[in-house]
Amino acid sequence: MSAHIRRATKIVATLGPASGNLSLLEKMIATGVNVVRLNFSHGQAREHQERAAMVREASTRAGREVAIMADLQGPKIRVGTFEQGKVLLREGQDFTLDAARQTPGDVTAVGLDYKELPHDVRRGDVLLLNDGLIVLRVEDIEGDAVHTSVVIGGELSDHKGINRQGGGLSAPALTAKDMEDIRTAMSFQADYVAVSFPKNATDMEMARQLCNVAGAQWRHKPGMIAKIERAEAVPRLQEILQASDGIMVARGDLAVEVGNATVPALQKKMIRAARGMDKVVITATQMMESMITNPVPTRAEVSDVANAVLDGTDAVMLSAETAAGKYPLETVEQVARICAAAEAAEDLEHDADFGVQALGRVDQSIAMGALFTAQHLGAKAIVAMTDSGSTALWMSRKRVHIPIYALTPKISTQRRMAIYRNVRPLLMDTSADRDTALAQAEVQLKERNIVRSGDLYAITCGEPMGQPGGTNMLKICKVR
Ligand SMILES: Nc1ncnc2c1ncn2[C@@H]1O[C@H](COP(=O)(O)OP(=O)(O)OP(=O)(O)O)[C@@H](O)[C@H]1O
Ligand SMILES: CC(=O)C(=O)O
Ligand SMILES: [K+]
Ligand SMILES: [Mg+2]
Repeated sequence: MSAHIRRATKIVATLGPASGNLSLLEKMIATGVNVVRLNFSHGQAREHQERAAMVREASTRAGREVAIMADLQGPKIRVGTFEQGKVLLREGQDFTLDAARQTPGDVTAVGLDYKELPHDVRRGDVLLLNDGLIVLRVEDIEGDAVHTSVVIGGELSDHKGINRQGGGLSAPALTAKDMEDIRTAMSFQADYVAVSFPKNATDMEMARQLCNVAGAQWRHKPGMIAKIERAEAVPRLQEILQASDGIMVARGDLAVEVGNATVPALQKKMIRAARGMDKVVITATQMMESMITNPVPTRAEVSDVANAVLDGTDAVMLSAETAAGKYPLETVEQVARICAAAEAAEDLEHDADFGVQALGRVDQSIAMGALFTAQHLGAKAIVAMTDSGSTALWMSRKRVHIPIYALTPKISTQRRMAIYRNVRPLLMDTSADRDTALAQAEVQLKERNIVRSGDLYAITCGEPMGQPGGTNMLKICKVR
């Protein structure tokens, strides 16, 4: 089973109707899912709460903690409904997007859920609907009505999304629904909140503040993930990264806004930028798309997952493959295998620069020192005793073949670290005494067959023990 394949890259799986039962969820976790995504674009608050409870239960049964990521719907601009649920648009015909329309649409016109659209677009703009499958050109704007001609036709159904080629639609980043969904996500202490369509650092700061306020009664502060999926976010990547704990390369909407040919290079750039700023990065959308209906992936999909791994992503994400597909478990199994094979073939010489980097902080120097020493001595494991998880995060920003074990007394930290590449989070008892803690750590490593008698490992901790912050000690141990 792939559960026993050594794998550093993490797997995010979206839950939905196809992954709704406890026993399947338990198997998915045992097979390799590290993070579960609840997509607030679909379903009711109650369903998400029930799913979250089921995830906690399944991970206990599987004996492995997973993180829960709540993905907000965000301000995706959508058409309203149609009389018949859908219409067929033909190339060359006229079609009107009418913000004032209250009645269901037909083949000539449809309402909008975002009333400002007529002010945001100009004649000549290209609008992409249903993830780019339908293309409209703006011919004229008249009051609340945007008159277009159909460039590429097709079936358009209720609530499909609208993007503008080149980006620039100005809907605010957090909707009233998002604010409500944040409260729901905090009620089950989601470990990560993914913000859809942020355009700058302010959007992320606002989302973080709302999460922290909503989570205050549980003293819970989730990690904030910025989904990079609009054109305006690309030139502001640095400031968005600064304000976030990580980013998602959200290739679905991003491709529609910037053009699909631009996305592969952007993916590489975004992964490099995130790692360089000590942030996490998820690569998402259509990674195993054909497995929604087929039991095996295409060659191109295998390459896509492997290439994301080689680019250095922390995690690869599955959407409809696990939420609504026929083969959720098989998909996870395939992804786990592809990741492991790509990692095993990876040449990491180029990333062994951690000995020469300028570091001003003691804790960061200790983290790099552990990597450097472990690499040179051929250690079996790098072990970080960590309260907040920062030491493990810093270590995991460098690519080494030695696994990092992060021991923490906090379950929230354990879950949060589930997404860090090459980090295996473990729970340990708190101990105020350093030598006791070190001895306990070694017992745990031996019990889990991570190290055996004679093996070397590097371990870091902070003194005084039992207090957050201040990793200042590195010890090289030989297992007795
Ligand atoms: N909780 C759910 N309930 C019902 N269907 C779901 C659920 N989650 C996902 N799905 C189905 O799986 C498909 C793909 O999942 P995914 O999370 O990528 O949705 P999406 O609509 O593309 O997301 P977004 O709105 O964020 O762009 C969805 O279009 C939907 O049909
Ligand atoms: C995941 C997502 O939202 C996207 O790819 O657009
Ligand atoms: K979403
Ligand atoms: Mg999206």
